[in-house]
Amino acid sequence: MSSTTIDHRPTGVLKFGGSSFASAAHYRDVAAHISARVEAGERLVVVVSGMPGATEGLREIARSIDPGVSVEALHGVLPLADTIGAGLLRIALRSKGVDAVMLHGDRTGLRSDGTRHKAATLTGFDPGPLQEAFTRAPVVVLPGGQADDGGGTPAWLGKNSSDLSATALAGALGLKTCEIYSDVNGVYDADPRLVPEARRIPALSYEDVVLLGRHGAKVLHPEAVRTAQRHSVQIVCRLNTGEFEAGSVIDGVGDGIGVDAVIIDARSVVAEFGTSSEAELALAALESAGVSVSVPDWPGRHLVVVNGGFFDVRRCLDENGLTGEITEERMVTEVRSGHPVLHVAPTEASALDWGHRLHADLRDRASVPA
Ligand SMILES: Nc1ncnc2c1ncn2[C@@H]1O[C@H](COP(=O)(O)OP(=O)(O)O)[C@@H](O)[C@H]1O
Ligand SMILES: N[C@@H](CC(=O)OP(=O)(O)O)C(=O)O
Repeated sequence: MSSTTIDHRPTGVLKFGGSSFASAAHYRDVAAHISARVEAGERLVVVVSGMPGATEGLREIARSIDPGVSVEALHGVLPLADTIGAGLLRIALRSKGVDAVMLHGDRTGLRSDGTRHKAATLTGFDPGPLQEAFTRAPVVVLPGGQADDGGGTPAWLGKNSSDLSATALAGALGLKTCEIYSDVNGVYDADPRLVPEARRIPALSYEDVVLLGRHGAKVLHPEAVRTAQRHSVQIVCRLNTGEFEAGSVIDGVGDGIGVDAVIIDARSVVAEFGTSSEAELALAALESAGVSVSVPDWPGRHLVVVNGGFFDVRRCLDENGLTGEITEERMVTEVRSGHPVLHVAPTEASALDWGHRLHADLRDRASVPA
């Protein structure tokens, strides 16, 4: 995608994750923050996710109607959560007296290849819709995670892809930063919901954050980070409430240094195969489905792990004629100076214990002077 200058040039791209919209009060707080920025003279693109659990709620309903529902059919349903979210934020903005235009998923200017058997891939950007919208209002709200499929219908960019919409738009608009708002003000050295002792990492490289995401840290969408990297867009993580304080910053500055962190991937799916050749076939099938996969080294076992969850591994294996067994195991990844060390814990509970121990070790190492 090339950078594009448009009239009434936007001054910022702000993405609010689903955790920003847990209640009506949250919508009002976010609208107040945007209102203050507009009063200060800014013109903002606001990328919106659905309310917490909304996307997964839709998936559950679809599955209760048809347990074998196809990914293609889900493309028509899951993005609606974010579309509703954008509409609700626009209502909150209007109630604060802020003029805002809403663009639907096929009118954001983001173009995709229209793939529907897995997440669609972004292919380009048309500045027209945003350009026109900014002639009418200083704020444009749009749903994350979707792009025109080439035929005037939104295609889904996959789970957690609102981040991707935001960094892609910031890059295409030639902005230097992209603000990502969530219930944590940054990237921590472990999930702070699971490890209360986790510490925020003030500055990270794109490589660090891609690595964390690929091993199951649900913090930023890896392709969103790659897209920011391609456009040299700095990602600024901000809290989605209170003073909306800024936290971690992600850019190319720290490349090559490498973080220390622990990832407890409670949603990981560990599949075991009878032979190494079957495991290799599974790896290829899962990779072509577009999910993050890792291969732990365990002598005598043939394991393939899908990180991050939200993917029907059994179905993918069945469709490819593979008979692997899905185990109860979970993945814990220790990242040391940017290098992942993979551990497979017997259960989710033991993964949590193991993750806490690894994080305590990490803290001990950090407190010992070099
Ligand atoms: N290393 C990490 N640093 C920060 N947050 C993390 C990390 N790993 C996992 N998370 C989780 O990511 C959550 C934010 O992502 P998410 O729930 O998708 O929020 P949003 O809906 O705002 O996008 C945090 O609440 C936290 O539990
Ligand atoms: N509908 C998307 C939106 C998204 O990216 O969510 P969040 O920004 O809350 O992670 C999803 O749940 O996949």
